[in-house]
Amino acid sequence: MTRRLLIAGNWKMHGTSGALAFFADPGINRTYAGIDRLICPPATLLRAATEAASATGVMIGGQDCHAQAGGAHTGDVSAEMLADAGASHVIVGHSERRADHGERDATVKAKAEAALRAGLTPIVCVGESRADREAGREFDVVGEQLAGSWPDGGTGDTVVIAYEPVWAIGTGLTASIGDIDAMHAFIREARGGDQSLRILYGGSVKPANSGDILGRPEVDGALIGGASLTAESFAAICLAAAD
Ligand SMILES: O=C[C@H](O)COP(=O)(O)O
Repeated sequence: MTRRLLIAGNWKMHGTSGALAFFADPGINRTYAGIDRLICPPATLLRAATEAASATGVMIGGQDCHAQAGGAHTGDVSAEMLADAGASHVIVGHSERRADHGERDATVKAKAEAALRAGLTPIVCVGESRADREAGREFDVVGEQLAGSWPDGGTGDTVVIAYEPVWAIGTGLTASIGDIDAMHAFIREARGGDQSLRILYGGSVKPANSGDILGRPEVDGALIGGASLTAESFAAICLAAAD
């Protein structure tokens, strides 16, 4: 099996229509050997981003979805709606949603199952807090999140895991290479050693550190926040990771 890395950008709550200039940049309009690319813009930009990205090879994803296909859920977006707008993936269980919206593992699991039903690939986020790590509970916490959030019927070919230590998100701090190796190996083992499962690392990935992180055999890509907002830094990360 040839391993292809997934370099995914999560724009979070950043970007209005001017942000679509990202897809006209020369660094985005080229291929990178061994790399699949994904951008998850705000929901307001999804369809326009799908169109703007159509000639670039960059896939488009959502940042969250509701567990149900439709209904009286003001402000929410279903996985079917994301798929209809051109999305191929959706992030579920990001720590910012777990923190800001009180999402628990059962909800994340239901969202991931909704994504699968809609034909989307869920990117299921797991990761420990600083307090968890300082208490030596990181494997317990991530193991519990993984078991509780994994969708029924999901396989290594249809689900992506993103390991994002909460204390590394947007802080400029990254987990050490040894800690990343250990947690990714732990996650893979928990999934029965499935080599088809992509396990992304997220948390202050930048052009300067991406070569080291993405060169690790257990790291199958990255989920990138701040450094995905400009075409230059996103392209630099893709270049650092390319074969
Ligand atoms: O979804 C992306 C992660 O939260 C990482 O964000 P960051 O690269 O800004 O630390």
